[in-house]
Amino acid sequence: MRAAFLRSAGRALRVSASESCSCSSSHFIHRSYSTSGSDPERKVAILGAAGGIGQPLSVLIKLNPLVSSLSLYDIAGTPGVAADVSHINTRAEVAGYAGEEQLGKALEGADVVIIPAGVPRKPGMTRDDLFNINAGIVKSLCTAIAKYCPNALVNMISNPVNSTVPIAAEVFKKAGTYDERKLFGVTTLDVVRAKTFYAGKGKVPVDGFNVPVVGGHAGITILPLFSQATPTADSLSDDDIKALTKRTQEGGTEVVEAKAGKGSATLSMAYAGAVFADACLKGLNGVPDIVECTFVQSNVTELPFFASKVRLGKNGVEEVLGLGPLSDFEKQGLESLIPELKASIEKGVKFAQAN
Ligand SMILES: NC(=O)C1=CN([C@@H]2O[C@H](COP(=O)(O)OP(=O)(O)OC[C@H]3O[C@@H](n4cnc5c(N)ncnc54)[C@H](O)[C@@H]3O)[C@@H](O)[C@H]2O)C=CC1
Ligand SMILES: O=C([O-])CC(=O)C(=O)O
Repeated sequence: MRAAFLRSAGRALRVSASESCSCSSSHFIHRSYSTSGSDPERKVAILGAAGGIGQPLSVLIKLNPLVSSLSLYDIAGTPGVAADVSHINTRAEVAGYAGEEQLGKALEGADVVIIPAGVPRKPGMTRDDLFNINAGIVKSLCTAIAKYCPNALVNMISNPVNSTVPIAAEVFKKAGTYDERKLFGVTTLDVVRAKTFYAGKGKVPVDGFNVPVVGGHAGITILPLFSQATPTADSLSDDDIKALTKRTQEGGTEVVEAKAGKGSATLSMAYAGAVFADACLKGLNGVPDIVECTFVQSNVTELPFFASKVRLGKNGVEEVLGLGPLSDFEKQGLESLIPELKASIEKGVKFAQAN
């Protein structure tokens, strides 16, 4: 790996330019099932499993041959979801848990906990408008994770991710269980969108196409690095790249508006969440060179959390990779996103420290 330092807006950024990124290219659903028993036992818990994301995500995780136990938790509705999903003829044993008194059982022994619990946006709202409700939900769920499965990898989907991840980190620090290698903000949907939009516009095959998306998960904090796209679509102009960047940044809003009050992305998010969880499981199982973009504790910029390419391993984050060479447009985007992302991180930390 080549490491260098890039000066951008007066900041030193660590760069790993030659690192290849699988960035959610793992189509585990297309893989034939291994029921030989050679894969280790792995328990995945989904918190918010009866929701718009939770239900399709439960199906996709049930289809993953790396999962031996699937624990579905919500405040209500999980017995029905669990009974339904449990009829799918794959390896994972399914159990449903409802209500706070069953949360401990749902979490005990979990290797990976996925959190899509909380309220989604309606048209006209920002992700930050969800803070007041979702911050408390995330805080209470993370308090239980610290108690019942402190070693689990936590995949945070609940918005605003730019704040809920710092909240989780503070809760774990207070409980004495924080391990920065095990906490992830799920930004895979940004990568999924960037791939789809670029490949469509540039007329390159979407299968096998890669592009990193860095920063955070809200508006301009989402920064696709199309200059690092592979393969490159030569037909795309600078204006096309600007338009694709904006569309990726506003992909969530595009869905919120299309759903017209009935919530935000659920199906594409379930897919993205399943891809990211699969990468975490592969890392835990020792599969080499698993690299995904995700929002983690980071030294890549001056901010304490930042999304970039991350190599996953047996203990979660093995290595946070740098940004690589940026175009002038991307350097500007990076500079612009820092104040907003900083404020969202600080808001999360402040909330967790005060409550
Ligand atoms: N990271 C990302 O890229 C994305 C994040 N999201 C976020 O995911 C979250 C969930 O979205 P949807 O599934 O569409 O919402 P939803 O309202 O359909 O489902 C949320 C579920 O969480 C449950 N819940 C609420 N409080 C809970 C608690 N204390 N414990 C356990 N479960 C609880 C609800 O009962 C409900 O079943 C939202 O915050 C949304 O903004 C959505 C799309 C993409
Ligand atoms: O836009 C939202 O509120 C949900 C979300 O995070 C996304 O779809 O990227």
